[in-house]
Amino acid sequence: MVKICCLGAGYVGGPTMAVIALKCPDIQVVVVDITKSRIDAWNSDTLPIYEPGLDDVVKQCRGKNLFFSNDIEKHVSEADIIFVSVNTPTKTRGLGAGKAADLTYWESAARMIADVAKSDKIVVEKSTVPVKTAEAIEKILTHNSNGINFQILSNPEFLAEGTAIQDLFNPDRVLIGGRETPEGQKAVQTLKAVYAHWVPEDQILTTNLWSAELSKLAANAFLAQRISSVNAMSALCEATGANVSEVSYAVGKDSRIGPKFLNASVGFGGSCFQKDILNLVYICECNGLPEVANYWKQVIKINDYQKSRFVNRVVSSMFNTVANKKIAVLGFAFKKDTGDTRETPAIDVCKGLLGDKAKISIYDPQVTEDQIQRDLAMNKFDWDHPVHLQPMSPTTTKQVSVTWDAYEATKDAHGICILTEWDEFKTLDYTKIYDSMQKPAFVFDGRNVVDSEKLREIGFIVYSIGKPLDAWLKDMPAVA
Ligand SMILES: NC(=O)C1=CN([C@@H]2O[C@H](COP(=O)(O)OP(=O)(O)OC[C@H]3O[C@@H](n4cnc5c(N)ncnc54)[C@H](O)[C@@H]3O)[C@@H](O)[C@H]2O)C=CC1
Ligand SMILES: O=C(O)[C@H]1O[C@H](OP(=O)(O)OP(=O)(O)OC[C@H]2O[C@@H](n3ccc(=O)[nH]c3=O)[C@H](O)[C@@H]2O)[C@H](O)[C@@H](O)[C@@H]1O
Repeated sequence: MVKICCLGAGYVGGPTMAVIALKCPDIQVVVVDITKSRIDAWNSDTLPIYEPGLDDVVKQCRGKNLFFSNDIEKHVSEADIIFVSVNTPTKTRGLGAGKAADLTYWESAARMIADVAKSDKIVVEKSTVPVKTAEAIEKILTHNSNGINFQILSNPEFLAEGTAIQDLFNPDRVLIGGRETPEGQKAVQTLKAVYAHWVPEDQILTTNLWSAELSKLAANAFLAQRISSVNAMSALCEATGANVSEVSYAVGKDSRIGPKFLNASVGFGGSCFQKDILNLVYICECNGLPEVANYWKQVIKINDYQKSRFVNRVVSSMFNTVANKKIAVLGFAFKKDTGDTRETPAIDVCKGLLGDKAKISIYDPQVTEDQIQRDLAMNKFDWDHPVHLQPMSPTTTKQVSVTWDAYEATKDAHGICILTEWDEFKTLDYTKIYDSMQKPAFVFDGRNVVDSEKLREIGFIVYSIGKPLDAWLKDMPAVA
């Protein structure tokens, strides 16, 4: 029986390995992690991450050919194929701080593999890494190898949170990069055979190592660039009276452009887009390509602009101050159908409103108070380290309250900010909410989820990203 071990039981390692176990009953899969609480949760009835469909998959194979363990060395030494799906955060200190990927976790994983391996291994990069990382990993492994043969493959993951299981069941493509030597190509075929259990062969692409590594960074950069493009248009729509939904629809009807990923928003979030683009920018700079670096940097600048533009709209609409006003925040996760808050635009928006002394009441169906308080207290990029290594928040932000009820969050509020596109926000009883709020009552829809005309009929003053402005908002400066 082929044995797979995956280092890192996170948003990628957990779901990816669960689906491999489900689709490949002839393979034994063990997921290991340095964080004990994560492994305990994977072995319990309450999995450590919320992902539609994941519970079912885990329940079908856990204890049969899918295992979660803290006994890292044992399972690494027994495995034929080792996936490495550990954190690759942005460096916060030293060379490349604020841009380069911090490969500390990757390097320590590679050194540990070299230490404990007693037989030949295929080591698979599943984490998103800078191009040429495989070369560095290869050096670490071979210099410490005791004669054991290691083949390094790059097999980047393209799943999106909230749809991870569907994405893994039906991937647009699986990408495998390997060395162009006979041993490298043999390793590529071994990994290909795993995916071929359920992915059609013509959707399994094989390339050289550097193309696979760079394709992952390029794919995320292209996706984020679409959002920044449509968000840049949303600012122009507001200035001209055009409607960004109509513009996106018309643009997306061009088959060369396509309709997906053109929703204007308060800004993109998530653990990867910003981190991976910064990493790309750094690689370009290191390769003497400042023009290329600046091109991609602009995607992040527009994203930051979109978040501060939103905060400015809120403050300027409410008589240029939100001091001591209750602002309800609906949605804190970086997108719907996940409890993940890493780099969520809600953090920047809340910090912006707190900077203007607002009192904030937050409701998100999947995010706990503890998580929100930690997010608001943490420094940039600290969230991307293993949970037990993250700084604990020493104090909670007193002006922030968190509730499990949208109606409680909005009661007595002066304004509502919708920051995540949860479906349930479409069907709230907005008349009831309006009646319980201070007047004039404002809704700032950062995701274009509510029916703004209906809300205006109720009496709300409504701001929707990229949509024609209320007369009220037209008179207020959008940029502070
Ligand atoms: N979250 C996502 O949707 C996607 C993430 N990625 C990439 O996958 C990688 C992992 O991301 P996530 O799963 O989101 O992160 P995560 O933080 O959820 O999981 C990483 C896990 O690795 C563990 N870990 C760290 N060092 C370890 C070591 N030496 N041995 C064993 N376990 C170790 C941590 O404790 C943590 O549980 C990153 O490079 C990310 O860019 C790629 C595609 C999608
Ligand atoms: O490398 C990664 O981590 C992953 O990053 C993204 O997946 P994810 O961040 O989970 O979620 P997305 O659906 O891409 O959304 C990212 C952010 O963009 C926002 N978004 C998305 C689409 C859109 O049209 N508008 C928009 O503002 C979302 O609300 C969210 O905040 C990519 O879609 C995945 O292919 C990739 O594997």
